[in-house]
Amino acid sequence: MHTADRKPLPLGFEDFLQEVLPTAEARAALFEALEGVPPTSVRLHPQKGSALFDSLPAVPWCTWGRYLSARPFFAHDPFFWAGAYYVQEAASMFVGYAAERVLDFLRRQEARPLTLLDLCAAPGGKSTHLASLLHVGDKLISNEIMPNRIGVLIENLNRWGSEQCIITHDEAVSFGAMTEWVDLLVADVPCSGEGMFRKDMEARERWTPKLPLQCAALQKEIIAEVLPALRQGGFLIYSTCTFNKEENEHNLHYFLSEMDMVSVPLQLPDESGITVVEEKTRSGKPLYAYRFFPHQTGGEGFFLSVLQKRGKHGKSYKKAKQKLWTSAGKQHAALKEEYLTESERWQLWQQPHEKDLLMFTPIEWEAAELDLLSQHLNIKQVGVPFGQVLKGKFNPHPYLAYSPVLRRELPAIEVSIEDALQFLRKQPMQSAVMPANKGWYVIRYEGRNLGWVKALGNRYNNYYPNAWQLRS
Ligand SMILES: C[S@@+](CC[C@H](N)C(=O)[O-])C[C@H]1O[C@@H](n2cnc3c(N)ncnc32)[C@H](O)[C@@H]1O
Repeated sequence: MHTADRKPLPLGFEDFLQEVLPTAEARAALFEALEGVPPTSVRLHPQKGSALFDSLPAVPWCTWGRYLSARPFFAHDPFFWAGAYYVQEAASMFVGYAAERVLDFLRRQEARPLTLLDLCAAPGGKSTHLASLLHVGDKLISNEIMPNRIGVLIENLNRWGSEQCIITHDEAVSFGAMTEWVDLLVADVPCSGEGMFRKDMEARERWTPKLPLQCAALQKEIIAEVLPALRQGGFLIYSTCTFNKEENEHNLHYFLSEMDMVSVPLQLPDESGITVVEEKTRSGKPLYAYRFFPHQTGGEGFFLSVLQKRGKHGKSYKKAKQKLWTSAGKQHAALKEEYLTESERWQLWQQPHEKDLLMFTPIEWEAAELDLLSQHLNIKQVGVPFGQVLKGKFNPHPYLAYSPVLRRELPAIEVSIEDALQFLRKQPMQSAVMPANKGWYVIRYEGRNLGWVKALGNRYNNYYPNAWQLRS
């Protein structure tokens, strides 16, 4: 960023900061860091990202996190478009660190698939991370309320290839209307964004001294509305990317005293530079939280705390009024076998309002549960779109190409970087040799799938999604 494009820190910000950084030296160190260059970091896909950025330093709290030495032009890297990594600010990867520990704990308590809800999910940083932590049969509900942000969430989750994900577009209250069904709730709530002041000048311009209080009120409302959805004994990971106490400690005090919750400490990685917050509520309950300052940790400003729900909301479970979800497994067993590895782990479904579109999910998922979720929630996608059988012929869905469980043995064309970018631009590929045999081929760059083409003999059709077309 040019110096001329930088904006001054907003007036009144330092007053809020005094509560969390009481000494002038500490605040000066933070202000200096906020005028510096933000580190660039990526998080690798566990399968598709293997062997990428191997020699680069790891993010201390994320096995898959890497710091890059400079910010590349990601748009010209086919691995980026293949979902081999996600460009994510390093401190945010701490959500995955906390989630991994909570999930381990829950799995030791009960051997059953778990349900995760990422309530404020767009553009998908935390959801793609959570998707990498799922075990057999687990379910991640990834939700975004804003109409202008739901599209990017759908795109990012599909590039990542998340077979165990349900994407919804709803308000917190719709989730809370069904009680006691979520094991881990991640609320990466909308906030005043002070932690982004180094890299996002708009965050500096948006901030006013009233904003932290307004955000704190909204955050309380969101948590109160969604909390009935969390099971008794389930966990809430609450996070913000802001420093002030209003949206962080003060809200936690409120949750601990007004909602039947307890705070849970985390063991930290060595020499991480993370600031530990330890306080007591008025009634003597301990409160633990973790704050990331850009002058002390490799990342932007961030705050996180883990709470466990002790209380119980009455069960609201009822059978769904309508049967919407129908398994399509039997009639399409051969297709499933042809396209998916470990095909016995997956089941095909007919999309309720588009019967010829097939989706696939883990085999453990039940129609009755999908029916109930469909009744209460505005569902955008369940599992991975698989494809359509039209006039007896199967057309794979464009998103299927990104699934790590798509069979590697399917016909594929390995392309050069130039052709990979041409494919992503939906422009003619220069040197790729189209096979003589007609049919569907995966376009692959250095082993990573980019999408489908249909070879027609002397030409081919490019099935890369129009909406994703690379414009640069
Ligand atoms: C900090 S961002 C989430 C970032 C995301 N978790 C990620 O890692 O990519 C907060 C999100 O909350 C959404 N949001 C705004 N108002 C909300 C509300 N009232 N209830 C739920 N979510 C809301 C915003 O649209 C935004 O996508």
